[in-house]
Amino acid sequence: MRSTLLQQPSTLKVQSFVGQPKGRHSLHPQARPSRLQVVVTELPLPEGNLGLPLIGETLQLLSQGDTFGEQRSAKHGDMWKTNILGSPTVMVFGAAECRKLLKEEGHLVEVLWPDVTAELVGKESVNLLKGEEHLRIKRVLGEAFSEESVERLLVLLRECTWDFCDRWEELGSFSAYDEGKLWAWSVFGSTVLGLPPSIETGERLCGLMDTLQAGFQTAPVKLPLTPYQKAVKAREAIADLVRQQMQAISSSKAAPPSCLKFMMAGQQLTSTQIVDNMVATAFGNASLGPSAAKAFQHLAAAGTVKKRLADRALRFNSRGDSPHQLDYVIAVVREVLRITPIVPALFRRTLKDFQLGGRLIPKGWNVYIHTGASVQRYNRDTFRPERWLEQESDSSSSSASPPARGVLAAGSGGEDAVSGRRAESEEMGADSLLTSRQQSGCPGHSLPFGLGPRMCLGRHLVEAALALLLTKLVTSCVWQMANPAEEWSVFPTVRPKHGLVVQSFRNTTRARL
Ligand code: HEM
Repeated sequence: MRSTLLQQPSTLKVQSFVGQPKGRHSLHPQARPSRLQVVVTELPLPEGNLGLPLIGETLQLLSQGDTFGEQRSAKHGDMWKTNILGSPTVMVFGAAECRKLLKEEGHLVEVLWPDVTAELVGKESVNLLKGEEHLRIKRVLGEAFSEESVERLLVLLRECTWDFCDRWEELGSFSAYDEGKLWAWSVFGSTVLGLPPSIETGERLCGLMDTLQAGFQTAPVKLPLTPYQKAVKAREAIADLVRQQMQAISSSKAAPPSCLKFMMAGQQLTSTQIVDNMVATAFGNASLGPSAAKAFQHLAAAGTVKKRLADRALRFNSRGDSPHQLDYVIAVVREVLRITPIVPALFRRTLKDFQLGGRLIPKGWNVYIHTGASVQRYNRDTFRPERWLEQESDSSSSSASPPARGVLAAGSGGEDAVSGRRAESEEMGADSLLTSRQQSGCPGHSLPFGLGPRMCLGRHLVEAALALLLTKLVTSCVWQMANPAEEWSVFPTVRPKHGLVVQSFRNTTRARL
């Protein structure tokens, strides 16, 4: 199979039929086609190189790291082919092409996960499900993670964030990357699993998830003390924690609100489905911590953004302005998610031969859909939240949805939850957060949560958590960053090169209102 794919010629012939035979007995002579019209189109494969037989360009990828994609994009543009990690692969960067592929999940492409996913996440996790069953389970999960559900978790979210600001003051100096991760796991423990908010919970989940994720980067050898065996054990420990929480929720009506509790209330999932999908959400949550680190970095680097954000948030608190005043908070959240996306590419396998951007994409190839700024733009991008407001005003006369604000409004300094609802026409698989005009028009197009049937389940939780963190950091904390211009690596994972050190952190408002 692999060698057949490697032998693909540089162009393939695709037959498309123009016009159909109308049948023998047509009375009108002109309506009777004398022959089947067959147009044979020769489409070229994307530019690029499949490299050596079998290993392709894998060695170059490993040795060149971040510059592997950079060089090829400079040479071949927004779409090119390569052969890495045992498969011929097409790298796609263009906005329209990325969107098309994500929307055509199940038709042109399908999600691609390594075999170990069944053991490390769960056979019944939404990641592995396909077609109708995927949509059914995703809908059920979607209710537990909806914007309304997240609004019920705001008090917990705020509690976690305030605890961490106290902790950061005690530490004084810390790595925003490491602490962002702990904060994200503490948020996950309390809002998703219903555990008491605590830094210890964050530390425990963070350790388990680091061990579990390492299982994806190692040979699946289940011998004592191998990284894979440790990953399997970490997965079991998380599953046990979920089961304990399920037990606690079923035996106490007073259990605090959590996504797990909302999910159980629906009574539509078996215990295995719940456990597997809680592990799946833990995998998703791994992107929240690094996003928090980006929030620190870009606030530190862009003093005007920090000031404007603080001004908006404080004005809202003191005067009770309309939630529209918070558009700037939303714009900053979107910009944090846009820049240096933590999930830089989504992986798919093609289900058939098809045409994309005038090129033939053959069946059975892997496709990396680069949903964020393309790799060569990392570290050279500009953090400018205003771009979202320009998009807003550009589209204000159109039927574009108003910005997300219900959950975010409540994040302004953590005061009253404002129950403004986002008038989103969001269905499973439809665009959320941004109107299509915003998405296509945003310079350096941004799909931080993906698109289509596989779109991120945790997006409302992420928006709310980041909005709370951002507003707390600018309204009642004083701090600076050792090197706000620190660069991020992209390969093998997206992370800051030196951990993003925050210095002299002070929490000036310790009162909890
Ligand atoms: C900043 C944080 C996050 C980012 C950037 C992010 C990004 C994404 C993206 C791009 C996808 C689409 C994957 C694909 O199409 O193959 C996705 C899927 C998913 N995310 Fe997130 N995510 C984040 C946080 C979360 C959180 C907090 C949760 C849950 C609590 C979560 C749960 C999921 C799940 C379960 C899926 C799989 C959906 C499916 O296959 O249908 N994510 N996420």
